[in-house]
Amino acid sequence: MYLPTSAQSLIGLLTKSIYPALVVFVVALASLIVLLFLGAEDVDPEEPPVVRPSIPFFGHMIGLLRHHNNYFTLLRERYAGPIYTVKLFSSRIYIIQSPELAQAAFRQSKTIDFETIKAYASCKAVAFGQHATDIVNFQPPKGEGSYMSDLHQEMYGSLAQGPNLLETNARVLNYLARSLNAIQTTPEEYRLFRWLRDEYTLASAATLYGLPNPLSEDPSLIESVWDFEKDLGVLVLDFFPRIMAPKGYAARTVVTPAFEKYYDAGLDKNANHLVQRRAWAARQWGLTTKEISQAEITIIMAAGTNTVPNVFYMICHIFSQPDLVTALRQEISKITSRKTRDGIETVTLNISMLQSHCPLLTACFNETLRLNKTGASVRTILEDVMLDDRYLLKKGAFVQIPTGVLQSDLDVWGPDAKLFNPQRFLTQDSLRKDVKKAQNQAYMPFGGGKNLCPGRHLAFTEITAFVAMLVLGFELSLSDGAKLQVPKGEFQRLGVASISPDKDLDVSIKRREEFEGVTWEFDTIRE
Ligand code: HEM
Repeated sequence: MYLPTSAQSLIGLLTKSIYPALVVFVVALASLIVLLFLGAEDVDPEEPPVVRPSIPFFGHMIGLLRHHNNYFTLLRERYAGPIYTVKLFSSRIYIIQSPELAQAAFRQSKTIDFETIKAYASCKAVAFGQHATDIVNFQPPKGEGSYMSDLHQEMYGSLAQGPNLLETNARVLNYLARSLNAIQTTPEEYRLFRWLRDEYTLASAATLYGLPNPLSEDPSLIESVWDFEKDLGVLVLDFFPRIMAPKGYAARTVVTPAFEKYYDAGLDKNANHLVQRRAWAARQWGLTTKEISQAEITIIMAAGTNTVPNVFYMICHIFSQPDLVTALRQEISKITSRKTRDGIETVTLNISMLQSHCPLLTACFNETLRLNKTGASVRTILEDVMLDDRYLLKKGAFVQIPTGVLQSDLDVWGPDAKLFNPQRFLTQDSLRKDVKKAQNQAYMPFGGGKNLCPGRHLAFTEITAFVAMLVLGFELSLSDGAKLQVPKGEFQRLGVASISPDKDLDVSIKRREEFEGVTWEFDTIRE
């Protein structure tokens, strides 16, 4: 471009005089950006060390958006220390990689808190309006109750070991036994994950809400519950949910009115203790029927979307190893009895003996959950706190305990950490004391501390009892006759708990000949 000489000299003059100032300005701006985005300047020396992203400024954000939960596994490869800090713009997240520190964080639940996130996420997930949001977020004066504390108490009480849980176990297992009794000696084809998903979701709905319930009346709502779980993370962000999470959004809009109809018809009189007490707590604090109905999708989701992937993988791992099937059949046959009653031959599986008499089956359950690695426990820091008297965690920061990282850590589980080896849970007593302790602390499929999953006993029973019956009484193989290979897990999005397979399996299931014509049942309620 041509410029007159006077203009050129003016630019030259300005450049010369401006240049030093410009350099200072650029450096200052760059530093400001570094400080703003990395915020390294405000990291106290007592806080966990900062792990910087490989791409400056935005690297962690890009990593999280790209890899979701797997990003923590990638960071573990770069930094092996017990805990580190990730700076995301002005926020900080402490990532815990040491089993000991993870348990310490669970113990310090008063300051390393789940309730704040839970309340926020619950309101956003189900699109509560202001009225319900105020009730959920109500912070009582010290010593007084709140909706959330009553809800916590009722849910944990209903699912704790005792008569209410026995009743719930009995209900769910009766429904699941029906699914297995429907299978005949001639082979039938199933899409395994889809079959388990439908049977378990319907069984959970019938157990929780009685019959009829919205899902038994309209089984298309099964798909809605699973769509909701897949979109949960985006729904919680509440950023144009109709566009960003169309399936999850649509799921809410069909499931809520179905539950409103259920409550309006008084059908909740058939519900189990858990659902009745949840509704009781909600009404005590002024939630309306519509608001109670809005929240029900989260309970059906919690009951099914963790259980189904784990039962699927447990079945795949077992049936891909014929020797394991043989060993399990020997073990399980010891807790079954065969009788003829009123001309009907019945095989009964005694569920109260599952844990005590079936160590190999229990080990398969534990190993499945170890490998399936639920997402991560997330907490917020309410006050500056020293974690385990060692690391300063600052108020307002987040803590992530990435279950997958801890449950597959080679240092904790040994060189075969990525393989399915149920024996590891049977031989733990022969390990060095510190190794055994580290494994116990690193194993956290149900989270921990005050928020340890209340459904864990129910999950154990409904998964192991069903698998026990399937293994003992049935043959399962791939429809095309190929050897059963355990499918890879799908990409694990942030917010999704247990991992589903990346593709379904077409299997053929038939009764073993010696069980032709028998009726299967579980020996359930026992006090
Ligand atoms: C294999 C099956 C299951 C797995 C792996 C699992 C895992 C988990 C995990 C990791 C948490 C979060 C704990 C934390 O952040 O520390 C949780 C919470 C929860 N789970 Fe489960 N869960 C399973 C089955 C169930 C079942 C059958 C129910 C029954 C309704 C259930 C109900 C809940 C509820 C209500 C919470 C929230 C607890 C709270 O309010 O703090 N879960 N679960």
